[in-house]
Amino acid sequence: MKLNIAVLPGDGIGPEVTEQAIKVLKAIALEFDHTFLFKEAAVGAVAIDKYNNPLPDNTLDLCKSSDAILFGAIGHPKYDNDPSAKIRPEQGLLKLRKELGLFANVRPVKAYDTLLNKSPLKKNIIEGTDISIYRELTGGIYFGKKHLSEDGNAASDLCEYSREEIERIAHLAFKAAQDRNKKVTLVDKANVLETSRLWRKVVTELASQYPDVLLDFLFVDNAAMQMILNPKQFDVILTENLFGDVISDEASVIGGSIGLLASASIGEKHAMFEPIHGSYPQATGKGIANPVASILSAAMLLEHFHLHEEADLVKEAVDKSLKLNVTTPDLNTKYDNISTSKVGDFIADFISNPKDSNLNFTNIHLGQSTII
Ligand SMILES: NC(=O)C1=CN([C@@H]2O[C@H](COP(=O)(O)OP(=O)(O)OC[C@H]3O[C@@H](n4cnc5c(N)ncnc54)[C@H](O)[C@@H]3O)[C@@H](O)[C@H]2O)C=CC1
Ligand SMILES: CC(C)CC(=O)C(=O)O
Ligand SMILES: [Mg+2]
Repeated sequence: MKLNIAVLPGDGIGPEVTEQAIKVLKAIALEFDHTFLFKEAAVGAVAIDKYNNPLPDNTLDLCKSSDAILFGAIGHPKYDNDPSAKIRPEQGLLKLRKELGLFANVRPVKAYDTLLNKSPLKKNIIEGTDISIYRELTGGIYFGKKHLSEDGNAASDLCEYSREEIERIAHLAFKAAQDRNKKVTLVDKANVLETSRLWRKVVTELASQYPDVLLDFLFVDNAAMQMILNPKQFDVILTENLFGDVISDEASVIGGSIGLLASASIGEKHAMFEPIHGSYPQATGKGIANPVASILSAAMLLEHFHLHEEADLVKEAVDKSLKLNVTTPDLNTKYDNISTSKVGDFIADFISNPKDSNLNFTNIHLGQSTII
């Protein structure tokens, strides 16, 4: 298969982790005889520095003309610490999602058997957790009208949703549940918010088209608690933009690190693949950022194009790396010298030589006689 992939590394650790995902996709292309062509463009703070625009036209054009987009992360402390900045890196990402119509953000969350002791949560609580979060991505409070009073002492953000915006992602969530454990939990705040009451009404109506799927409801405050108390109760979580953003970072604690959580942002015409984490500025250039979220986002890209064998091999390589402790410091209490790029090398090499012994990989890439 031939794929044109737009690469938007962005800020902070974005370029480091995206480099590893590309390494892995190149290994897949070689192994399975695909042609993946990568073209890079600026987004976020680096694009503001260069073009005074967090999403320059040439970046948007490249994304529109590509088959898929691999996105790193955006964000820089100089904007985080300056509430008065009018041009901000995050505007680049939000505009990209809106312009490309990427209305569904799918965020898988699972507890890896080999990492059960890395989570601060108890093993018996998280073991077997397998959740798919369907977060609405182009509506809600992130996109509503914003207002700051002239004296700067009052502000508002409008939260709006239409039936159509709710229906299109709800269909995807129900269909996903049909292929999984047949349960959708709608997370909202319908006891307070009019938009949430619309979500409940529309999703309840739609549920009759999916009689094999159980529809459940949780208020978001309770859902945040349930995520920690009993995450195994969840199968597919369907929710609006803001709640999905918050609850998925919380859910990353189950896996042991947010550096593991991948996502696919899907629209009618376009698809973008992005880790759920941000630009983690404190880690920039240190080689400590976990690249697995980016690598698993690349696996979701492969799945999007029905390259399931290829995606499974990436996931197998990731599992192997976690099992052998070939991980960055966020998950590694055993070895302190395993960098972002060493993890990428290991996973790419596993893809090229899946039958080689573990020892060979570790010898080559960790420079140690044995780590097993
Ligand atoms: N999709 C995006 O591009 C996102 C961008 N942001 C932006 O990123 C900047 C930093 O935001 P934060 O709230 O600090 O969120 P963040 O996700 O960048 O980092 C939060 C914490 O998560 C951990 N972490 C994140 N990525 C990791 C990785 N790959 N490996 C290991 N640990 C990792 C670190 O402990 C870090 O302190 C801000 O400018 C924010 O606006 C935040 C979230 C998403
Ligand atoms: C700019 C933010 C909306 C990014 C974010 O936190 C996310 O998409 O998870
Ligand atoms: Mg977020």
